[in-house]
Amino acid sequence: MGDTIEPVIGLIGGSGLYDIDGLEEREWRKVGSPWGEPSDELLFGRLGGVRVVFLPRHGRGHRMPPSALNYRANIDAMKRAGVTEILSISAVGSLNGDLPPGHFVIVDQFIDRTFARAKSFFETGCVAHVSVAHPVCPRLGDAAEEAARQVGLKYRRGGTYLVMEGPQFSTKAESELYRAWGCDVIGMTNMPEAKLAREAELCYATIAMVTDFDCWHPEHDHVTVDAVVKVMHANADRARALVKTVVPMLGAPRGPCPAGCDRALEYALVTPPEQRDPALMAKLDAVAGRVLAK
Ligand SMILES: CSC[C@H]1O[C@H](OP(=O)(O)O)[C@H](O)[C@@H]1O
Ligand SMILES: Nc1ncnc2[nH]cnc12
Repeated sequence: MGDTIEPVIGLIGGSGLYDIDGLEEREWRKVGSPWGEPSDELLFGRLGGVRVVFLPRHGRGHRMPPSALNYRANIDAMKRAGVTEILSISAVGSLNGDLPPGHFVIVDQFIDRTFARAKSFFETGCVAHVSVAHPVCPRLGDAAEEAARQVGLKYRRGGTYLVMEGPQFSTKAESELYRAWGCDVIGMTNMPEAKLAREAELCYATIAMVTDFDCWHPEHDHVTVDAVVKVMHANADRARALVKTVVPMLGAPRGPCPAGCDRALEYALVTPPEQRDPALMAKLDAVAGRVLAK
């Protein structure tokens, strides 16, 4: 069938998630990228027969802080590895009294307050502007929601994730500002990851696990790494169950993404072919090969 693809599920594991249990045919493999070094080797395998590629975002051993991650290399390596959709699993602080630690949030919006990261694959030599009005793929969100329901998690569908630069946690004034903006959760990593996944025409969604109340809550201590890690460990089994449940749901052969994530670059390129920089074109072979070949 012309447009039918066999999905390969990319999993990006955040704080506390550095491996995937129960993976069949598992193998860590280095995947090179013209954008530099990904956070680690990629773990290839199958879950319930479905092909999975896992990347620990901070590297095994949590070696790299959010600002030092090479988000472009991570997404490019995933695309080169054949990944068709990415589920990010991330630890977040809560900015919303209705979302206490232990809850999961299937995020649908982001506010990007990061400022010290390369945010696009497109540079001088090839300009492109994709839409990130809806940065999360609803099809992946539906699957994450159904899996959360089946596993019996306390979860909320929808929520805005404020992405801060870090690595320090927020001041109280910042935390209150983000609450006034209507943000629900806060973390340091999902941007530019989500924007780059869109540029690479990969469906993307985030399952955020609330680990703390940041620093705004009058009845809770300010966030510490110790508190985050404790909640992560307490919830590890639930996070694992969620992954094991959601992957098989996404594994069936499918047609094009109804939301158009896999065609994001269709009308995004501004620079005409004769003005494009050949060196940059070579680096874009994986993420933009589909449109550059036209
Ligand atoms: C260890 S607490 C702060 C750390 O945790 C989150 O990481 P991730 O999104 O990869 O789960 C947060 O963004 C910070 O990087
Ligand atoms: N309160 C918080 N702020 C930023 N990133 C986090 N990750 C987990 N909790 C966090």
